[in-house]
Amino acid sequence: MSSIVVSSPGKVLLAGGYLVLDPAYSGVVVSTSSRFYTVIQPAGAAPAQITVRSPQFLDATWSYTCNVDDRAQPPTVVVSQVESPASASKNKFVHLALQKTLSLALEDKGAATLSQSLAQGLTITIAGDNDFYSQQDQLAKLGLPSELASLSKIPPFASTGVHLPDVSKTGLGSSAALITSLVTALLVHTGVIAPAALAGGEVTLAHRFAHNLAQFVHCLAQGKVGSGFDVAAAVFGSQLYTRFNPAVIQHLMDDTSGTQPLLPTISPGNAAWDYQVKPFKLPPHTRILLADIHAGSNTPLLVGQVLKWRKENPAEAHSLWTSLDQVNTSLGQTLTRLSELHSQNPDAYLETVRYISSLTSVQWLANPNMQQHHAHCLEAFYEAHLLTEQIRTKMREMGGLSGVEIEPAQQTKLLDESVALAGVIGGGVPGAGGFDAVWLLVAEPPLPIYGIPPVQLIERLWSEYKGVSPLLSTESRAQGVILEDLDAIPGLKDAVSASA
Ligand SMILES: Nc1ncnc2c1ncn2[C@@H]1O[C@H](COP(=O)(O)OP(=O)(O)OP(=O)(O)O)[C@@H](O)[C@H]1O
Ligand SMILES: C[C@@](O)(CCOP(=O)(O)O)CC(=O)O
Repeated sequence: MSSIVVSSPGKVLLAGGYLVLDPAYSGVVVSTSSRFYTVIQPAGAAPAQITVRSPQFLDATWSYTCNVDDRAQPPTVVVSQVESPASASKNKFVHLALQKTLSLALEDKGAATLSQSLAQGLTITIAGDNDFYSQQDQLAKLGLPSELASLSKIPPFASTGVHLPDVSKTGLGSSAALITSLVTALLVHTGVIAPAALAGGEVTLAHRFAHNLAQFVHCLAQGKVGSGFDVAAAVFGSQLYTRFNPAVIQHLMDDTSGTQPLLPTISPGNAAWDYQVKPFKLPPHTRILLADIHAGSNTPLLVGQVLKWRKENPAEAHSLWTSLDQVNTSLGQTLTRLSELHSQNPDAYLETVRYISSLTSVQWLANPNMQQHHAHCLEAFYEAHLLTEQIRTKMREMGGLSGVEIEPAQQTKLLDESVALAGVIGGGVPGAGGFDAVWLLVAEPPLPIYGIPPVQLIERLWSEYKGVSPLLSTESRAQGVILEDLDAIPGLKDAVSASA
């Protein structure tokens, strides 16, 4: 049997941080070209033995046995870690993904089919694109400047040289992308979902199945039910996301013995999953550019403080949440309108992107001789700029009121200077904000353009900041979770054999 390879993208929450925790509000979510890959191969070893390896980390091999008991009523499967060596590290996220996915497969397919799919044992390799982890130490060691070209010189799936808990993450949602690719690959391997359902580029029931399971496993591993936008991005790609009601999985979260059936809850036919995923993508000839700040924030701490303030100041919070939601929603609409303007008149749209790429946003509307079809595009780009600035102002207000550094002063300076460069449409702090990252939306027309490409201007500016480095990620073209071909992903085969 050949390998099963499934990948899932990371995420950036452009707008909707904190609000998206409440089903009354939605978030603008971009999925990234940086992905997590899960490769499942028959181990040719003892039945029901599963070895999971994460070759980018030290001591990151976890061995499990799966005990399928078909005489129990109902039949059960118990995944236990093999404690050898005694010092073996644990990985709660991986262990729960195996346990819950195999339990679901048992309910759906029966004990005989599950045992058959585990008959040769499995070797599972997990690999994340380099962007998920800060590469700044690696660049320093190689004596390379913090630029996109330098990052391209680091081999794919580079070793981090550290243990998993010690890695410096970039906030792209490693655990959500990992869980989504792992549970989906296992659902394919056990026959719960058909591989073809993930290969056609269309959203299918299989996606909803994978989403519901990944969402539940991720919540269980994190010990809490967040908004779930990260898992939704990993499954469906870029979107306007409205959260699900946590009540749908509460009984499973409370089931410490793990005896409750999963299928009735996880099934894609369960209407209690009320999340909404509306189509969204960034406008053509623009790109997202992310900065790794190499410091990091404790998101649960920030969330706890903001929600505490909201609870204690309901009237003030309601008015801030309402006005912030208006600008967040407008940003999603304006970016969507730009894509529509491109469809209506691709030439005029492209000329406009070329034009704005050489000017700063304050200059965009200064030309009195602008033709009308250009003016429509220009106004929409300028509106996107204004909206991102309004969102920043309101997020700083939220931070000031709740005593949380949502857009810390350092990021304000960095963003103000970045947004003032030619060709930069807007920017902000993604998600919960803090010291994780910043994002920019940048004009990126095909060459030739007048002047220096905006991305290069930004790289020059960022190189003056210590600890600030661009990430390679752009928006994922392939949307969400997909079936891959092992040979088509540069470096993945080597990562798999390096771990064998
Ligand atoms: N490459 C990997 N291999 C195996 N497990 C991983 C890997 N990357 C992450 N994990 C799992 O995910 C956990 C980290 O989850 P956590 O929720 O802290 O990160 P996160 O919030 O998703 O990070 P970020 O958004 O910054 O990428 C790790 O403890 C580990 O269990
Ligand atoms: C604050 C919050 O709304 C967003 C957190 O986003 P991020 O992990 O900082 O990208 C929390 C959540 O949605 O679960």
